[in-house]
This record gives sequence, structure tokens and C-alpha cells, in this order.
Amino acid sequence: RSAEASGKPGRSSAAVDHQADESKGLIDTSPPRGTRDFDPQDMRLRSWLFGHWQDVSRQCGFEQVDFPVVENEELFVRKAGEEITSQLYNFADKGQRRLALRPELTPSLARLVLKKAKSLPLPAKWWTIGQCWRYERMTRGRRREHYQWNCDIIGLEGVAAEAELLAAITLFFERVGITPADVGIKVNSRKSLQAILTQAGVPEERFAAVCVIVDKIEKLPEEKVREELAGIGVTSKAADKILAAMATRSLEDLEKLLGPDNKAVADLRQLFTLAEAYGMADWIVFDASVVRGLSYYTGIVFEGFDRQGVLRAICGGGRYDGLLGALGGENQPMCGFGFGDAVIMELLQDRGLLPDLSHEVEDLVLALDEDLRPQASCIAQQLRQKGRRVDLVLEGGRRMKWAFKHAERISAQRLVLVGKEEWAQGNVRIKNLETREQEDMTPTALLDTTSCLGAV
Ligand SMILES: OCc1cccc(Br)n1
Repeated sequence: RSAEASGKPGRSSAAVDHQADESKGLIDTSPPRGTRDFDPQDMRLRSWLFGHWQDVSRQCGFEQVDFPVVENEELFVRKAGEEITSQLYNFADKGQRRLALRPELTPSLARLVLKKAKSLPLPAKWWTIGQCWRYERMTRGRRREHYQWNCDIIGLEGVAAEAELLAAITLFFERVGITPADVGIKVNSRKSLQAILTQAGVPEERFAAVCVIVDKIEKLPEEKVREELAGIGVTSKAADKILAAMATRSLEDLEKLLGPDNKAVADLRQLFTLAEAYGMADWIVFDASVVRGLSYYTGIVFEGFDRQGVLRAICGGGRYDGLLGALGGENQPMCGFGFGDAVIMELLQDRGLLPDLSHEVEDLVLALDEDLRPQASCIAQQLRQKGRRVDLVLEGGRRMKWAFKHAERISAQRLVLVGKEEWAQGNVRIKNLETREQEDMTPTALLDTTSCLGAV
């Protein structure tokens, strides 16, 4: 609105707009549709989850990396009919550049590998946590953002890499109290589909699109899946073979179907052998119907699932040896997984495994008299410099009764009271809220320094 419109001569439009905003009343305090706020309690839980992801990544020798949440749109444009690219959160910026909020982290990781090229010693093990976005019509009211933990191994051909990824995932589950009775990890290889398509004379370039279609076998009626396969030129005979392979119940059956020299069977056998060696065999189960929905997987694929069958996939990943080539670079063997923050928190909630995290402060420092604020501030800061987590009561006029209640609320261990009488005798009063003991202590005894004595 301009000044003229409001009839107020000569006022800047900004002032007028502000006035207009005031008349508009309270802004919408909800975050944008499909997004979340994290208040302190939510943030403590999120930090707890991310802390476990970080610890496991480090324990398994991965190095942390990060990328912009905004990428050039072209990084995610793929022609295989995936949901993740059809729901791209894309836009043109003020320079008319085509950008997108990343829907996943793997293409960014691939871009960084390409950027580093020969300067990256291989194999490399990278991990990251990042917020990922999709623009889904809110008809289903689903979220438009989530945080994902990713671990990736670059430059390793054999299934030792996939085994290491599974080891990181199972280590995480164990850390948070989830057992193989709660959760399993279905493992398969897309190389079995590749063999069938080759046998059936389906052109190689159809492979990715076939995988994206058959990934929907659990969600769509078989007829629909067959229709979509026919839609990309897969004969019904080839479709029969694909669906038969996906229905095999064991590695032995798969071997009967594909022959003893099939790479998928060999990879899976080796992966199960390594799983035994890692002590994680109880977590891993062969499932020929798992293909995952991302077009770029080329070999082993896997997904974590809740054995009660209530929740959506907990995590997922696999080998993607052709992604660098698809981005115009030189291929490297690559594999990795993504692990979202939403389903795992639902599972932990359902299993009663969410920790009770309160705001933890060790010392609460209170000036019982406003004249002693300098002394209280000095003591608080010195305690912090000694590594204590210290909250200093900033508002005046607080009394002991309030301080005890507040200390309870923030689970403080000690109440450090700076009062006139004690200070006059060179003391501060320490109340240990765990042992209920109380003692008067000189600042020197409390701090191993005399610096606060002169604080005036
Ligand atoms: O896993 C698919 C996906 C991608 C981005 C954001 C969200 Br919520 N979900």
C-alpha cells in the first residue's frame, strides 16, 4: 500500500505498511504447511537422536560432510518416474536460476565427489544429517520436510561396503534399545531383475524405470503394476518373470531361477556370510520383493522395517554404481543409506523407548539482593569457566521459595545463593538439591579462585 492510499501525506510506504500490518493483527504463528517447529523439549529429543547418529557414524569411521539445502534443479531431474523427483520443491530465484530444495542427500554427495575428483582418496566413508524437502499436494496432509541421516561409501566394489552400512544401522538400533524382534532389514539385489530383463530382451535403459514401477508392488494391485510395465514396453512374459523372481522365498529358489553363476545370488550369499561375522545375522532377512523406489540403485538394496508391519520403512539404501556417470562424470562404485527422523521416532514412541530428557542445569546462581548481582554474575561465569552448566537468575526480586521451585524445574544439582549476610562473612550458601545438604562456602573454595571477592 502506498502513502497516498492511506491518505497520510508524505509518510514512507514502509511506515504505512507497518501500520497496515498492525491493523491486520497477529501474524499466522504456524510454520509453513508441512513443516515443523522444534520447541526445547522437541529439540532435546532431536538432539538425542542426532547424537546417536553422529556417534555411530564416528564409531564406524565415517567422516562428516555437508551440502547446501538448495541445489541446482538439474541435480535432481531424472526421467524414471520417481515420486521423489515428481514432488521436487523447485523454484526460480531472483536471477531466474532454476533451483530446488534437496529431496535427498545422495545427489549432493555425488556432486561433491565429482568436484573433488582425483583429490579424493578412495575408498571414502562419508556421513551427514540434512533436512530434505518435497512439495506434495497437502491432500494427504503429509510432511514436506524431514531430517535424514546418510552414510555412504565411495570407491568400494564388493559387498564389504554394504555390510559396513548395515553394521552402522544395526549399531544404531542397539544403542537406542531396539532389538531384532522389533525391527528387521530386508535385503535384496537389483542384479536379479537386471538378469531377468536381459534374458527377456528388455533394453538396459528400461532397467531404472522397471525398478521404480515394481517397487510399488506392495502398494498397487498387481494389475496396475503390469499395466505400468506394459506402458514402458515390457512384455507380459517378461513381467511374469520379473514378478516370479520377486516372489521367490529363498536364495536357493532365486539360484534355481537365475542359475548358479548369477551375480545377485553371489553378492547376497557373501553379504549374509559377512552379516554372520558382524554378529548381525538376526537383523537381516532376504526379501526378493525389495527394490526400493530410487532409480539409481544398481545392486544390493535394503530397507529397515518394523516387524509388526504398522510403520512405513524406517531406513533404506543400496548400491548405486552409475550415479556419477548419470551426472556426466566418471563412475565410481558407491553405496549408502538414508535414515529419516520421523518413522524411527514413531517406533521409539510405540516401544516406550523415548528417553525422558529434561532441561539440565548443574548450578542455579541467585543474587538474593540486587546489590549483589555483580558478585552473583562473577560466580556464575567462573563456575562456567570451570566447565559447569550454570543458569544465573537474571530477573530481580526472586526469593528462595521461587528459586527452589525453579531449580526443581530445570533439574539443577545445586543452588548457589549470594546473600548479604553470608557475603559479609566472605561466604556464599550452597544447597545441594540431591543430598539436601547445605553449607556456606567461600567463593575461593567454590571456585579455586579469589577473583569474585572484589566484585563490586
Ligand atoms: O522420503 C521422501 C521424502 C523426501 C523429502 C521430504 C520428505 Br517429508 N519425505
